[in-house]
Amino acid sequence: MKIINSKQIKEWDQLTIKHQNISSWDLMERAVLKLTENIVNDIPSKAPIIIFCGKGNNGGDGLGVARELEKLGYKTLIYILKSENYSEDNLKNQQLLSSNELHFFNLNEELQLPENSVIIDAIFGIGINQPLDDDWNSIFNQIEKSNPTQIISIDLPSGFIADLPMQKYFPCCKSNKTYTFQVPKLGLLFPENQIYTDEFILLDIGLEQNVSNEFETDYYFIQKNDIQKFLKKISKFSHKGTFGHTLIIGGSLGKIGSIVLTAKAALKTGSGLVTTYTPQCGLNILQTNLIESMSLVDDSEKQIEYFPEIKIYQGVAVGMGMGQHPTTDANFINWIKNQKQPLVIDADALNCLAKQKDCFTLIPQDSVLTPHPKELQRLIGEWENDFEKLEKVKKLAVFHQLTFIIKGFYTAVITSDGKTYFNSTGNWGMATAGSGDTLSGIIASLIGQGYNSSEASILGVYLHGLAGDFAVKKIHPHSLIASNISDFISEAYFYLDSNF
Ligand SMILES: NC(=O)C1=CN([C@@H]2O[C@H](COP(=O)(O)OP(=O)(O)OC[C@H]3O[C@@H](n4cnc5c(N)ncnc54)[C@H](OP(=O)(O)O)[C@@H]3O)[C@@H](O)[C@H]2O)[C@H](O)CC1
Ligand SMILES: [K+]
Repeated sequence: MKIINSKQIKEWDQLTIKHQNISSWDLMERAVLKLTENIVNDIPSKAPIIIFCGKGNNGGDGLGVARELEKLGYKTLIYILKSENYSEDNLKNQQLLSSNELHFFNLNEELQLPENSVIIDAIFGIGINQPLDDDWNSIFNQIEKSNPTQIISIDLPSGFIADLPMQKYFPCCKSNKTYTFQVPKLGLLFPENQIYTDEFILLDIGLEQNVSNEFETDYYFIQKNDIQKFLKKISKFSHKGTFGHTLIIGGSLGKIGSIVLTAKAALKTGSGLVTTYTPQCGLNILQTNLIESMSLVDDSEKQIEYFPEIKIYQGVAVGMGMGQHPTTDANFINWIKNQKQPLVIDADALNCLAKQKDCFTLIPQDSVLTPHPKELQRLIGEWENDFEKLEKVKKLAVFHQLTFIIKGFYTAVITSDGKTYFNSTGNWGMATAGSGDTLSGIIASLIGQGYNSSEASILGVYLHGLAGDFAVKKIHPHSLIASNISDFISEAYFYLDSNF
């Protein structure tokens, strides 16, 4: 699914109206019905409901929801911004409510807000492209101080600018949940913006799919149907050679577990063969814990000192648990600069590269880098905000023909053609030791199975998150450990095979 900007969404609105031969009112009514259908499930039956409405169409949505909730027997208190220029559909919605239900407010007003209410925030949506005036803080503070049980935003938390970096001092209504229409808004996917809404839920309001080609973008939100489009069909004549031979290089004394996790993930993802390359201390652990894998060992007991020949392997991951012994570091650099085939580069291999000047020139083209935030910072330096971080990484990805995976709640895959794919699967339980090792194993396995680096990264990140989502149906997120993720990769594949 494409992620487009606010201006493009407005154009999409207009094209939908034209192509589907409907009015803007009809479109708003669709939005209102979808919102109401969802919001009723959020509201405890007796909770007071306060709906804050602005003067544009976001306010129109809020007024429409108020009308629908009243039809269902809910009592609502409606506050609407006093204005001279309401949008047409906003006014029409006002007229459908009896005038004594509407409380018009000014920004400097003290409002009478009941405590413990559910607040629906429909003041601003995608219609703002610059920060709200500071005067708005008074209204947002009053909302917060009224101790609401929850705040539900329509389309965006009011004051949130979807396509530009938010600054902490911009006035904004912070909400628990945002129902956003049709497509995620870019800013909602950035970790630094999590303070504005705990979660967003997509509502499909039937914007015309046939015109979506018109909108150019470098950003995508990856869901099941996107993945299904490029999943390889398996031939009945397949044999273990078809599914590739994956090599996992890493481990050091006390950190062999990371290689067990990576290798297990590669096997569970479908590699025909998996071989590990560790220091000698890894041999017994691997042969005992993962009998399906084969082990090669370095001459050294505690850390890798010589790096292997990799030509016979179709997928290679390097760096997990590798440590940063000076000999390992030096030999890794000598080794990597002579490699030609794509690698999945993780953990200490990234830390080692970060110590080199112009480190990206040492990495074979089409490699995949999987840094967590600290590793990324070591590689690319500081960034002002998540927009800048993405831009920096994008430039490096294109210039050096690499794929970067920026891990986070919505993990982003930045490919060598400058596109960014945000992942939609995963949960907080997956923020656990070894989760990243598992991801590297999945991606190396997929490269081994013949996916290119971008496909393997997008699919790998999605599968990893999906396996985690299946895992937390059986295991509490607190108790989820990395090896559980691999145990549920099979469920993730079953889900992708299915058509529901
Ligand atoms: N396709 C869809 O997604 C649909 C969306 N719908 C809803 O409509 C809103 C967008 O409505 P719009 O009227 O364009 O915009 P807003 O309601 O968000 O806000 C517009 C008003 O805000 C004023 N404004 C703009 N910038 C500022 C600012 N910095 N400070 C204060 N006020 C600002 C603006 O006033 P002007 O006088 O400046 O014009 C507008 O009055 C979308 O988010 C959805 O909720 C449809 O319901 C269905 C289809
Ligand atoms: K809103």
